Amino acid sequence: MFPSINFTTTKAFQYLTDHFIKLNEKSIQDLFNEDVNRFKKFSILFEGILFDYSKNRIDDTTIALLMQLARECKLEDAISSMFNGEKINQTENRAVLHTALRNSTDSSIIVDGKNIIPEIKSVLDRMEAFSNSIILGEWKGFSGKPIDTIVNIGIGGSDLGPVMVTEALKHYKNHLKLLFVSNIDGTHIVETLKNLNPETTLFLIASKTFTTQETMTNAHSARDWFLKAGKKEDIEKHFAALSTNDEAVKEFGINLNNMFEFWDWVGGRYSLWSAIGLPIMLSIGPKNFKLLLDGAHSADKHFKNTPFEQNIPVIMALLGVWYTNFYGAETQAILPYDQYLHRFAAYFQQGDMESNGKYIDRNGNEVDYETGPIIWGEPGTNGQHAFFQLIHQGTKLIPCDFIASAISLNPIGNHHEILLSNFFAQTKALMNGKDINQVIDELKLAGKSDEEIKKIAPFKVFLGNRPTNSFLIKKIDPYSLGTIIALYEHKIFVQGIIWNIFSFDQWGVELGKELAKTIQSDLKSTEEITHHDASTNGQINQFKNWRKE
Ligand SMILES: O=P(O)(O)OC[C@H]1O[C@H](O)[C@H](O)[C@@H](O)[C@@H]1O
Repeated sequence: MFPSINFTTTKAFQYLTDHFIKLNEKSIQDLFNEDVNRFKKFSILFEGILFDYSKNRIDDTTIALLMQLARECKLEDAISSMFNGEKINQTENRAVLHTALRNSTDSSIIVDGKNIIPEIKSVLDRMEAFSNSIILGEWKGFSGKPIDTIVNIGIGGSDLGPVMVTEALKHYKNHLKLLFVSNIDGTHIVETLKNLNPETTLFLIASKTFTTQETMTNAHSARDWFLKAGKKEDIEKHFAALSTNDEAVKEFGINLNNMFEFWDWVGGRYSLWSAIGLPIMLSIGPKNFKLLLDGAHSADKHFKNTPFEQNIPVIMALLGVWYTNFYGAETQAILPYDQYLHRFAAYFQQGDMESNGKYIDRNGNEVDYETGPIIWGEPGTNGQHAFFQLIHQGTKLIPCDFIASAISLNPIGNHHEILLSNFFAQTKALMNGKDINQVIDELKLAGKSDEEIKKIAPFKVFLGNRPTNSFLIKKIDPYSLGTIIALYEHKIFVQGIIWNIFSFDQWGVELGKELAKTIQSDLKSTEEITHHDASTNGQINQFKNWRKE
């Protein structure tokens, strides 16, 4: 196991602190002017993905010191520990092996004395046979009709991954209608089930634990809905489970032949590669699903085997550390200029924030530095007309990732050229800005008087020097999507190592869940509630009063 190191005590951190002050005398634009090779130096072409990180506040020294920081934090050892199946998720005593799920080679990975590769392959084979029989219409519902609608019931990692990927790969989808229910709000399931035919609907109950309150409540409501048309013995034709908990699956009444299992070494927010990916496989077919896995595996190999200086996730992660811990950036925006990727930022909101939203280090002590950033974002160009104002002229530093594809899957008119010219324009504008002289010249050209110019000019100045990464993907397909997702996953891992926190647990979501259970009984009682704080009591009592009327 790799050691626990406070990165702020490393030599590299001290050097970076001095370097930070010096570097700040220059803008990104200055750095481009100084170095004709900057783009070549600070960009990587990996298969069908161009990663350009040259528009960042970095120079050769920054990169060298950041790499030294990673080495002093023993990142190399940490990477080996993860891939080898050591129990690096120490607070849950689990290995972290989502990478094994996409490893189709004949290597063996041992967990608790057992090679896990054959199990992975066997579940994948069962998923494939099941998906094919549904897609080909061989699997029949209780009245003998083929399935035409899939409803996935899950939440968090058992929802966001499949939602994001099936949206991203909609272009490759087959005839099956795919719906997702996650929210406990009854509206979600009621609206989803409206107009569905129970004879041709298949429910996938997706839950690693099979105890999650929202998912189990929705699953019971789905079963009640189904039983209005079908009989109990028909359930096996219409319900399948994706889970690690076979006891609970059995108890719910799902035939274990319809259970697709995964294992505790698959984190919820890293589970789309496991049986949780069944809705993806149903939507795009087994062949495409395997390409998704292959794309991710290729990113895994890149991450594991490439020197840090050329290693995309390592660079992404260290740039994030640079902005978080030296510039005080609190958020990071992910901005896909691709409608298919419209849930990409939402997906990594869980991936990143649930992984690195921690304030206790690996020794159990409170950290005295910042950890995981707030992740947010929406697709471009929509964002440009909504929140980009603040990125360009606000007081906060927001490092942004821009993502786009070169080849459109829906070439119509000149849409794609317009989209991509906006993509290229934004990172250029964020870097260069517009200085006061340019503004004055423009206003003069527009025939404004000196007085008018004096009044309006300051508002039109853009300071620039806003950092961005760009990912230009040749084409969005299952393989390239798998690759880009895995690159982001590994970025999160690297940052967790540098910040010396446990990235694979999520204790922070428990407190609210526990309290909700006690409050649920308060809502049932007819008594006035007085045992909480005044605010919580006040809200609960008002809620109950309104419902009495
Ligand atoms: O798959 P499940 O066991 O139902 O868990 C679903 C989700 O709920 C939890 O609250 C965790 O915060 C998530 O990491 C998890 O993905």
